[in-house]
Amino acid sequence: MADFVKTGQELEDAENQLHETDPKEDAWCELCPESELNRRECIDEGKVTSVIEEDLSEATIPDLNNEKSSSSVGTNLLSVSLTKNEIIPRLRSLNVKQRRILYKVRDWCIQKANGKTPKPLHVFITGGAGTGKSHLIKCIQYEATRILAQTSENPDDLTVLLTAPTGTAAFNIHGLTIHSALGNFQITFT
Ligand SMILES: Nc1ncnc2c1ncn2[C@@H]1O[C@H](COP(=O)(O)OP(=O)(O)OP(=O)(O)O)[C@@H](O)[C@H]1O
Repeated sequence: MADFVKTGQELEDAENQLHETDPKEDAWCELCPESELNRRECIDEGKVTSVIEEDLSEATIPDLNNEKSSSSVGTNLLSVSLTKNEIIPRLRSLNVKQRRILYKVRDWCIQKANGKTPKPLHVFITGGAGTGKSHLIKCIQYEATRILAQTSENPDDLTVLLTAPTGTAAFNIHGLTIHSALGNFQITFT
């Protein structure tokens, strides 16, 4: 009985510690990213019901409507270009090199979302034509937006902005040219 009580206290301490650290979902992502991808896929397929997802139905979020945002940034840029159903297979398809970069950016975003001030992250992604740069960038955009949205009080705030030097490059990633982005928008860096 004494052992049981002691174990119970340890469990309670561990649970308290868990609540004081990272959000559960992202903690799982860090511990076992493969499983997290599978879990999300199962949720999509309806095999697992997620209480969190149910709570986020439109009915429980009064602000979730089709009205135009009051934000100074155009609403067409606020939504991630891919839906969850589209992104899951993409995330699963990433090869080892692509995943390594995605996780590095995710890790940075998670630190930021947890109120830490990580050093600015500069990642140079290069490769020949058709090697998967845009494919990876779309995955990064989705994950970064999903995580960084937690840092903003207004869900319509733009947290991830995709830019490219040329119109064609910007079009390929559903982003803006750098010129257009800096010319049209007031961007606050935090
Ligand atoms: N890991 C992957 N698994 C499956 N398909 C992939 C993967 N990476 C890239 N692709 C696919 O390969 C094709 C080319 O990828 P992508 O357009 O991202 O290349 P890119 O390096 O951006 O090319 P470019 O430099 O010509 O713009 C796309 O159809 C993309 O969906």
